[in-house]
Amino acid sequence: MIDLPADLDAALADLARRRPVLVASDYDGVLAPLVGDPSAAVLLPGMADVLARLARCDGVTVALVSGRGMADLQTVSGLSGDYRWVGSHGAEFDGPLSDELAGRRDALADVLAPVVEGTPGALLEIKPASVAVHVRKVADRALASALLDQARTLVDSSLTLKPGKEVLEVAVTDADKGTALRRLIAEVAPASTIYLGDDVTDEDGFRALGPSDVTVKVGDGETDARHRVPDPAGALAVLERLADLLA
Ligand SMILES: O=P(O)(O)OC[C@H]1O[C@H](O[C@H]2O[C@H](CO)[C@@H](O)[C@H](O)[C@H]2O)[C@H](O)[C@@H](O)[C@@H]1O
Repeated sequence: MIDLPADLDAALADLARRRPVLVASDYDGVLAPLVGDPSAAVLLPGMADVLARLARCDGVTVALVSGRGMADLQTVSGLSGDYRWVGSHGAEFDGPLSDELAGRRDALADVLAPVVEGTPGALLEIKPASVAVHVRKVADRALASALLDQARTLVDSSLTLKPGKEVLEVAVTDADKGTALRRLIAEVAPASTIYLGDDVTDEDGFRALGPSDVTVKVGDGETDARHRVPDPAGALAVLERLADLLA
């Protein structure tokens, strides 16, 4: 059992006293450890159980807020049940995106595919509202960096660039996790909210929350979150503590 910092433990206890509670979390790097193959990023053992426990608590809504497409998120996580699903950094809130956006995304993929194919180990991920250039498995780090630079110069400046961990995503919408969380909060009307995230795109989510909410950065890096745990095992400890407090 991981001991949480005292200030984080106190913040969780305070949060649990104020229902309704919105428990929102990013997926990759928080609920699922980062791996080389995006389609192999499965939940940390224990995560499915704790998310189900939280979702069963009175006055608790659990939301999964991911950069992944919603259908991909549901498949890779293996989760089903009473969760709110937000995919594509918030662009997929109520269901699939329009065909017009898919056409723009396909045109973008056509531009990026040749340079990605020319870089050994690189991967082009086609998502509902974006295309992601992955370089985690590019052994030559100079080549990885050059590919990301080249991708930036190739794409239309009206598109939204979302740099992340060993990835550059180019999106055909300007959705972000901050807007997505504000929309969730407007719908769920929680008295308190917690958000856990690990990457640059989660900073919009942290900044969207108020001073009495709880924000938890998972891993290293600059952050506007008020609390930090080192890894997904730390995120699991946070969620388990919260589930105990809310049960
Ligand atoms: O918002 P998230 O749920 O954290 O999704 C962000 C991106 O996650 C995935 O990429 C990241 O995880 C991969 C699997 O561990 C890893 O190989 C990659 O380097 C990471 O950047 C996913 O593939 C992207 O579509 C998401 O946008």
